[in-house]
Amino acid sequence: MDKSAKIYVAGHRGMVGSAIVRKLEAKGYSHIITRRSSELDLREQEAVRTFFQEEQPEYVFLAAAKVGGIVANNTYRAEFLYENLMIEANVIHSAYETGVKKLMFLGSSCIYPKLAPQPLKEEYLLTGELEPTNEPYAIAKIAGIKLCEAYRDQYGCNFISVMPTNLYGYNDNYHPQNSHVLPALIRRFHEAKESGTEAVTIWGSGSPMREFLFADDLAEACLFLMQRYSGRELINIGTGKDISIKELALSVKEVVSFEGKLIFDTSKPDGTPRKLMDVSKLHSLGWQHTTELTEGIALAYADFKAKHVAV
Ligand SMILES: NC(=O)C1=CN([C@@H]2O[C@H](COP(=O)(O)OP(=O)(O)OC[C@H]3O[C@@H](n4cnc5c(N)ncnc54)[C@H](OP(=O)(O)O)[C@@H]3O)[C@@H](O)[C@H]2O)C=CC1
Ligand SMILES: C[C@H]1O[C@H](OP(=O)(O)OP(=O)(O)OC[C@H]2O[C@@H](n3cnc4c(=O)[nH]c(N)nc43)[C@H](O)[C@@H]2O)[C@@H](O)[C@@H](O)C1=O
Repeated sequence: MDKSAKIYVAGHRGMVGSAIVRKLEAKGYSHIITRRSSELDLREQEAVRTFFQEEQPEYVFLAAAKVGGIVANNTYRAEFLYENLMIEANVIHSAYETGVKKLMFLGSSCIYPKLAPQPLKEEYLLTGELEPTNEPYAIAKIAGIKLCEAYRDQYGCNFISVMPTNLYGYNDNYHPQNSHVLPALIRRFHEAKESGTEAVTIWGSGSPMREFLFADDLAEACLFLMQRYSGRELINIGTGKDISIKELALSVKEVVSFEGKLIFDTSKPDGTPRKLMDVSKLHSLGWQHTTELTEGIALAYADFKAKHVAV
């Protein structure tokens, strides 16, 4: 990928897409093309085909998707399946038709079986039943992996798949119900501190284990792999370290300086008990994360305050 290559970042206004654009710009890539969903709805086959034929991108980062936390995944099950299948099928097929040199598809750690051995190795894909709360999303993401493999096998396309662990960072979604746990807790602890509320509610038992990667680190890994990896097999992207949701809540509480108590609402789902990525493949290629969790939470909280808190 040379510095003047034409690179399409799908989903450039999202947390991950915006981090990829920042990283590309910082490294001197000068020909990045983007479209908002209001300009190009990736669910629309003809619109996607026309866009690829007119623009002829050479490289594609596919970071556009219907995304959300455990409750959003479990509530909007049809949308998570339908929209993600349409986006992936349209973009990957058009990339094939227009001869894109290389495409990176972003999946998720939820593609692995709910009770797979830990840490999750890439070869555990399709070896057991999925976590029910996000099965539709996971099935769509597995279809994306299989599209990349199939277009590679049949047509020789250089389409690669990466599986990020749970992410957080700048431009995250802070919706009270639909977001992921880390932004949800930043917002809830902040609002409780501001309003003088005595306790903050954490969904579930607090015992599930999760791994968290700062989105700017993920973006760096994506560029690294785009430049150096062209294999058929998927690659996990994570830190290789996890913590319980209770421990995460205590870390967010400390960063936000909330003094009150925690309450666990066990009527809310826990989801998968643990999903720690095996990152040995990524490490052996020469990439490791740099932002540790406490530092990353502080950066995300500063971004949240700058963008979401009324002035
Ligand atoms: N967040 C996380 O914890 C994780 C995310 N991932 C993956 O990373 C990728 C990016 O996620 P993230 O940045 O968090 O998500 P965001 O919700 O922040 O961003 C998603 C982007 O997708 C775009 N998009 C959604 N639907 C359409 C559509 N129909 N047409 C065109 N664009 C569309 C949106 O564009 P617009 O703003 O213009 O509407 C939005 O900017 C996804 O593939 C996700 O599955 C993987 C693991 C964990
Ligand atoms: C990235 C990943 O994201 C989703 O899976 P998940 O890992 O379960 O993600 P989550 O961040 O929503 O929850 C993590 C844990 O945290 C607990 N939890 C506590 N309190 C809040 C809370 O306030 N909000 C949320 N969302 N969770 C909370 C929650 O009960 C759960 O035990 C997938 O659907 C799928 O889309 C996917 O790939």
